[in-house]
Amino acid sequence: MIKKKTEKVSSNKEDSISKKISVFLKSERTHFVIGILCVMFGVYLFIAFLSFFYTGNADQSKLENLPLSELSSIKNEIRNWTGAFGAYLSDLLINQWVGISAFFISFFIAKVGLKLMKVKNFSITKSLVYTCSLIILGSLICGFFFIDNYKDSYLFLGGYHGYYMTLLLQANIGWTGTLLFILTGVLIFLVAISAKTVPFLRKIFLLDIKRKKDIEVSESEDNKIYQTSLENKNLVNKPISISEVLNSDIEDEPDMVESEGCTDKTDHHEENFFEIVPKQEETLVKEDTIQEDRSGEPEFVIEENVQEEEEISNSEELGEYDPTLDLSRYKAPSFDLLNKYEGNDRQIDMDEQNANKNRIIETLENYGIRISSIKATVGPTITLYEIVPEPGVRISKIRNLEDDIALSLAALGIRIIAPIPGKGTIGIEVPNKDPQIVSMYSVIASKKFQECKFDLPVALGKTITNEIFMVDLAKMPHILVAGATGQGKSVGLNAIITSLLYKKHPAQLKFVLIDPKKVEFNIYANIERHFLAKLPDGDEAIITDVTKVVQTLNSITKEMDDRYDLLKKAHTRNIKEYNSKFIARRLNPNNGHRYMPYIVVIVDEFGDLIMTAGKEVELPIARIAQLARAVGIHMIIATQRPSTNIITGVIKANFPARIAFKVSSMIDSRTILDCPGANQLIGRGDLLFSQGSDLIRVQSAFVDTPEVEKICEYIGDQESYPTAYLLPEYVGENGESGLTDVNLKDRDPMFEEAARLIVANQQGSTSLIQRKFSIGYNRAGRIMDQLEAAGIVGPFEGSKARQVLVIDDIHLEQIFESLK
Ligand SMILES: Nc1ncnc2c1ncn2[C@@H]1O[C@H](COP(=O)(O)OP(=O)(O)OP(=O)(O)O)[C@@H](O)[C@H]1O
Repeated sequence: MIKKKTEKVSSNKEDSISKKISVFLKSERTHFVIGILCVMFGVYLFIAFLSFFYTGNADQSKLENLPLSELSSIKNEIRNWTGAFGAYLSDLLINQWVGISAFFISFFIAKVGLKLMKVKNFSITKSLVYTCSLIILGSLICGFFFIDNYKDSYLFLGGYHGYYMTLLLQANIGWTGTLLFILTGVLIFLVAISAKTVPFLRKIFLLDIKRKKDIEVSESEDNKIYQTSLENKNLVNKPISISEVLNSDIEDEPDMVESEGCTDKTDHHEENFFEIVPKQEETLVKEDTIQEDRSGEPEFVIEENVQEEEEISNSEELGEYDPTLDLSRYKAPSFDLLNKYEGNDRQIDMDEQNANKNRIIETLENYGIRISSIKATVGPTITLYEIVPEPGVRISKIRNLEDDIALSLAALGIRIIAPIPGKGTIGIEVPNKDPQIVSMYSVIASKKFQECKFDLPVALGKTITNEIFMVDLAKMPHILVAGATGQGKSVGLNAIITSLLYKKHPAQLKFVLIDPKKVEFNIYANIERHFLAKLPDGDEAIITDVTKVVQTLNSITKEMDDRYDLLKKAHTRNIKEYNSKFIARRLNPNNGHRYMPYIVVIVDEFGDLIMTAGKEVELPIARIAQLARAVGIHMIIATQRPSTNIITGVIKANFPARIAFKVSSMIDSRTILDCPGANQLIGRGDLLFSQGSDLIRVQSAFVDTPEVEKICEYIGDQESYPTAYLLPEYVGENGESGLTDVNLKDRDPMFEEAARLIVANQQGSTSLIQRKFSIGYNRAGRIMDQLEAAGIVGPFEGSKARQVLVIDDIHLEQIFESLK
C-alpha cells in the first residue's frame, strides 16, 4: 500500500516536472533567449569564417590532426579572431566540408535566431531546404572552377565536398557534362525560389520575342498597360488561374445511421403515428481530394466604355492579376489540425426516444389534446418532436403547456414552436440526455463546406436535423452575437474565424480583432502578418485598449470612405465588381486603385466598450454597419449583456443577423432576437440564429483553443507579408476627439446643470451625470461631448474619468455667457 502511494507520488512529481519543462520550453522568453544565442552564434561563425581568409594559413598547421579535446592546448598560438574554437570550426566547415558556402550556415543560424525572437517571420523548413541547396551548389561551383587552386592554396574554396564531387562528375560525364550539370542545378534552384524566374528565362531563351516586342511598342505608344505592382512586371505570358476547381473525386461516407437501421416507424400508441427521422451524417470530404478554392472572385464584366475595351485587350496580354501571387505558396490549414472527438457516431437511444414520445403524448392527453401523428428528428444535442394535433385543437393551448411538458420530461431547455413556419406541425424541442459535440472537423471537412462558393463562408455548426449550417457573412452583412457568460460565445467566435481561415487566402481577407477582455484573441497574434489589420502606429494587431479601439473604428470608417471613392472612380457598385475589374487589369494602380481584401471586424465584448466609451464607439460602429457592406467591411459584435442600453436601437437596426446563445432572461432574449427562446436554450454552444423572421436552432461547432493555436501556428510559420494590413491613419478635425459634429448652439437642456455638477465634483465622468440626473447613457454621453466642445472637460481618456478644465464657478459662468 505504502509502496503504491510512493509510486503514485513519484509519478505525480514526474508529471509536474515534465509539465514545468514543457511550459519552460514553450515560453516566449525561452524562445527569445535561444534566439539571441542563435544570432550570436551565427555572428561568431561569420567572423570566424571571415578571419579564416587572413589567418587560416598560419593556423592550419597547428590544427592539423588535432582532436577537439586538445584545442585549449594551442589557444595561445592561434591567430583566428575568434580563438581556437573559431579556427577549428572554420577549418572544418570551409576546408573539410563545403568551402566558402559555409557562410550560408552562419546566415541560416542567425536567421533562425531572428525567427525565434519573432523579429523575422519565415518558414524554417523552406529556408533549410534552400540553404542546403545553396551550400551544395555553391560548393560544387567553387570546386569546379577553382579545382586547380587546391594544389597550392591553404583555402579550398569548394571544400572537400566540392572537390570530390567535381572529380566524380568529371570522371563520369566529362568537363562539359559537369558544367551543364551545374548550370541545370542553378536554373532549377532559381525556378524554385522565385515565380519570376520562368517568364524571365522564357525571355532569355527568346521564345517569345514577338510578344515582347509588341508589348514594348504598345508601352511606348500609349502608356496604358496597367501593371499592378512592380513585381508583376514579369508576369507577361503568365495568365494566372485564380480559381482552383474542387476535385470531383470525393468519397461519400456511408450514411451511418441508416445502415444501422435506426429508423423506427413502429407505433406504440393506438392512434398516433410515430416516426423517428435519423440523424443525417454530413458527407465528409477526404482532404487529399480537395484543392482549396481561393477564387471567390467574380466573373468577367462587360462594360460599354470604349476606352475600357481597349484596356481589356492589353490585359489579355498581361494575363489576369493574381492577388494571391505575393504569397503564392501559401497553403490553407489542413484538416488534421482539428480534433475529431470520439463518440459522435453513437446510435440513437431508442428507449429515450420512446419514453419522451410517450410522455409528450400523455401530458397532452391529460389536458385533453389528442394528436394524430408524432415524428422525432434527432439532432446532435436536441431532438425535435413534430406533432400534428387532431382537428379542432387550439395551438395556443399547446403553447401554454411548455412548462408542463418540461416537468413531465424532467428536462430543461424545452422549446415549443407552434406552428413550425412553413409546415403544418407543432414542434417540441427536447434536449438529448447524451448530447454530442459537433466537432469543427466534421463541419470543415464536410462536402457542403468544401464545395461552398460563398464569398465569406461562415460555418456555425449543425442544425437540429444534423445538417451543416452555413451563412455567407458577405450577405448578412453584420452579425450581433449575445449570450450569458460561459454559454459558448467565444467558442462560436473562434468557429467563425476558423471557418474563414480555412477558406480564404491572406490576400483576400483581413481581420480587425478587438478584445477589451484582453484574453480571448491573443491566440491569433501569430497570424498578424497574414490575416490581421492594424493602425499604422499600432504595436499590437489585437486591440485591447479602449482609446485604440476608438481610433481603429474611426480608421475603418476612413478606409470605408476611401474604398467608396475608389468604387466611384471605377464606376462599380460593390467590392465584387471592383475586384473583378481590378483582376482583369482594367483599373490602373497608378490612379490609386488596389485589390481590396474583405475586412471582418470582430468585437468580443461590445458591452464593455459601450460602457466605457459610449457614443465614441457607437457612432463609428453604426456608420460602418450602415454603409460598409458594399465595400467589403463586415462586423461581428458580441456581448454578454444584451440589455437595451448596450444593444441600442441604432445597433439593432443595422445588425439584421443575430446569434443568441443561452441568455438569462426572456427580456434579454427579446432584446437580441425580438422574441423569447434564447432563455430556453441549454447552453454549451446551443444557439438560435435569426435573420429577418427566420429562427434556426443550431449546435455551434466546437473548436478548442489548442486547435486554434495549431491552426495559427501552421499559418504563422508560412511566408508572410512584411507587416499586418495597415489601415489608414485617422486624424479627427479636433485631434482624436471625434467631436466634429457637436453643435453647441443646440445644447442639451441639462447642459448647464451637468457642467455645474462636473465642476463641483471635479470629476469628468459620464456615469456621474447619468446617475445624478437619472438619464440614459447615450444622453449623458452627448452632454459630455458638448462639455468637451465647450472646453469644460478634456478629451476622452479610455476607462479613466476625463480631466475637468474649469476650476471654479466664476470661470464656468463666463463660459455660459460666451455660449449665449
Ligand atoms: N459548441 C460547443 N460544444 C460543446 N461545448 C461547448 C461549445 N461551446 C462552448 N462549450 C463549452 O462551454 C464552455 C464555455 O464556452 P465559452 O468560453 O465559449 O463561453 P463564453 O460565452 O465565451 O464565456 P465568457 O463570456 O465568459 O467568455 C467551453 O469551455 C466549453 O466547455
